[in-house]
Amino acid sequence: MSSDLDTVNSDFANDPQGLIEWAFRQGQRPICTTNFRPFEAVILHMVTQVRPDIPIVWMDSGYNTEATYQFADALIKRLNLNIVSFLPKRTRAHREALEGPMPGIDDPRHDVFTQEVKIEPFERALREMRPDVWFTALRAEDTPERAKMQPVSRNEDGLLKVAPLLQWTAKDMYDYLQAHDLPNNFDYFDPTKVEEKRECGLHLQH
Ligand SMILES: Nc1ncnc2c1ncn2[C@@H]1O[C@H](COP(=O)(O)OS(=O)(=O)O)[C@@H](OP(=O)(O)O)[C@H]1O
Repeated sequence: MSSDLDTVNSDFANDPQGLIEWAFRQGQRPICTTNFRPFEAVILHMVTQVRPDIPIVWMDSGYNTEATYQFADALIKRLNLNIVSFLPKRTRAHREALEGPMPGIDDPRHDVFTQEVKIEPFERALREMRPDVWFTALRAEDTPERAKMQPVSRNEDGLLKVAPLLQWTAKDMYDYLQAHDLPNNFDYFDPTKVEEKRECGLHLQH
């Protein structure tokens, strides 16, 4: 990592809002991705406070819980999100009619499933939107891999990846939601991960 980013990472280690403002100045086509998992209202509120019309990219796999769809709908309205959805090329009904219910993580077909419902839509989003700054709500607490990350990094394509909440705990997130009267969603299920601490490759590959 360049020494410039090292400086940014140390300057903004505990200043998510400052980091967000800095990151917006680094590009012309920022995006924020969300899957509407628990605590996502925090990053969505923070980035839209600075840039209300930032595109919010959602790969809707078709396999979200009812509660997640309701939470997404409520948050999109509440924050007036500029949501840009990317759907798999086949509907869930089409896929299941031919191949049955989603494969479990030990099933050899699971990788193909993940590619179809999450990775391909994300790669399409990258091609169509050509972002130069990418905000996520990744946190060090999520997985051992994330515990080793820095808040800002640049991938090999030059995309600036920004995780302003990397050092925040669940309590920090909860307190922010309370302070801003924002909703939360714990009835969340990611069919490509199933297990909470699993990485399915989206952010590691990009
Ligand atoms: N379905 C969908 N739609 C839009 N954006 C999504 C989606 N899945 C993942 N993401 C974004 O990628 C970040 C990492 O997600 P995951 O932990 O699910 O994936 S992975 O393990 O890295 O593959 C994830 O980070 P968070 O913002 O912390 O949730 C999102 O920003």
